[in-house]
Amino acid sequence: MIFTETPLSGAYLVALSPHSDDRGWFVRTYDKAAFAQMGHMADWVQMNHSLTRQVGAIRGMHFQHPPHAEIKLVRCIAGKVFDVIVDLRASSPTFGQWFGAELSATNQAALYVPKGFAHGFQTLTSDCQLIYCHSEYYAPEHEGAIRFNDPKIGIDWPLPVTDISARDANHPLLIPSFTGLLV
Ligand SMILES: Cc1cn([C@H]2C[C@H](O)[C@@H](COP(=O)(O)OP(=O)(O)O[C@H]3O[C@@H](C)C(=O)[C@@H](O)[C@H]3O)O2)c(=O)[nH]c1=O
Repeated sequence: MIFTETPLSGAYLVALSPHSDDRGWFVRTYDKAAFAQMGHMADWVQMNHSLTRQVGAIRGMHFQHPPHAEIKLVRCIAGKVFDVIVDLRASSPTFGQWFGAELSATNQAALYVPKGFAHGFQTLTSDCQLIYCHSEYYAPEHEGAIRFNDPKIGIDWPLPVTDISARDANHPLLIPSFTGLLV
């Protein structure tokens, strides 16, 4: 398990180390001790799994407000996605910046998303499945989101958008009075 910090501090790409043999492979996807060395102490309290059918579909950019701000560990187990995070931490020198990486069933990479980040993705193949570990329970009354195409953030999505929920298409743009999440 190799942790590579992204340009947004505290967010890591996690490379796994599969053991391959004639039958296929075996891979450890979570290791409490290894994650603790990277600084992760929380427990995962919820796991979610999604399927997105169309190439070019976008889900995001989602987060939970404090006191339900959450850490996520995201992995793609079918297909390939461009996974994106946006730093919304009030005290962060990279507030408002985004980072994206390909996660796929083939590269087996995971993205560790700290509290205070919005998260979303675009499918690069059909029938993408993502698995999430969450450090907080789903708290719909604390759901927050920002618009995937907010010009202030300027995420460079690789494909034209082919599918998006009405809710995700209409999330608010960042307004000047929003100075970030206190996480
Ligand atoms: C996120 C979530 C949704 N739901 C419900 C609400 C709704 O009826 C249905 C679908 O929800 P959504 O449209 O929000 O699903 P989706 O757009 O896939 O939401 C996910 O998007 C990605 C980008 C993330 O980062 C995830 O944490 C999560 O927010 O599932 C739960 O019951 N529990 C949950 O934890």
